[in-house]
Amino acid sequence: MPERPAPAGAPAPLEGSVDLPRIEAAVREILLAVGEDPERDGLQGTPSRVARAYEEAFQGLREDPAELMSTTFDIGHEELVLVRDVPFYSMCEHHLVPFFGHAHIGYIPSPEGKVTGLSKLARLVDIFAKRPQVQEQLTTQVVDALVEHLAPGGAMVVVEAEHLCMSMRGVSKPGARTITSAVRGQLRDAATRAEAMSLMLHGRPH
Ligand SMILES: Nc1nc2c(ncn2[C@@H]2O[C@H](COP(=O)(O)OP(=O)(O)OP(=O)(O)O)[C@@H](O)[C@H]2O)c(=O)[nH]1
Ligand SMILES: [Zn+2]
Repeated sequence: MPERPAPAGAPAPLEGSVDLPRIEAAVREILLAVGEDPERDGLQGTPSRVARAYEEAFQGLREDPAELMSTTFDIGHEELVLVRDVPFYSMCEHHLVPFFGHAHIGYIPSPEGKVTGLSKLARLVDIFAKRPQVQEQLTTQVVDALVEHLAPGGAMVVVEAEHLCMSMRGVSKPGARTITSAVRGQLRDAATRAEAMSLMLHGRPH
């Protein structure tokens, strides 16, 4: 069987801050291009508001998962740890409109590995969500960061999301949800994976 290629991994965190004046100038251009008047009352503050909103939406580009995952505990737990229903908002890199939903993150600590705080698992989702993204890559970046920083026996991430680029434009299918999963190590075993998946999705509203 051919070897799976090594995951490309997430790019290193960017240095420096977002160029707010550059975003403001670009937003002004967009307003002009659609035929609006950027000087009219309601729009005067819009370029700077959009610049600050983008700064927030893409703050994950400047955050370091290694630093986040450096808080670890010495707990002798080698069974599944699962945080489910973590809400997230991301930006589709094809259209720069939001996609949003929930992530479920599970891992099995190993004797050689580490256990981190539960909130760090949720923060890890945000670091990768707050970037120009596609859902599949968000899913694999989170699971690969777990593997890299916690050296678990296994790890699994499931992401369920609605993409506004499919709801409010284009194919116009509001309510369609995309589910992606990525599994590593012991959680690839069919029974363990099925148990984790049923815990992740059990009782979820439709
Ligand atoms: N695989 C994947 N596709 C995505 C994601 N977000 C958006 N897309 C899709 O990216 C595709 C881009 O297709 P294009 O044909 O280049 O763009 P478009 O003309 O705007 O396409 P339509 O959305 O079909 O109108 C669309 O099919 C989107 O639904 C994602 O997270 N993962
Ligand atoms: Zn899109």
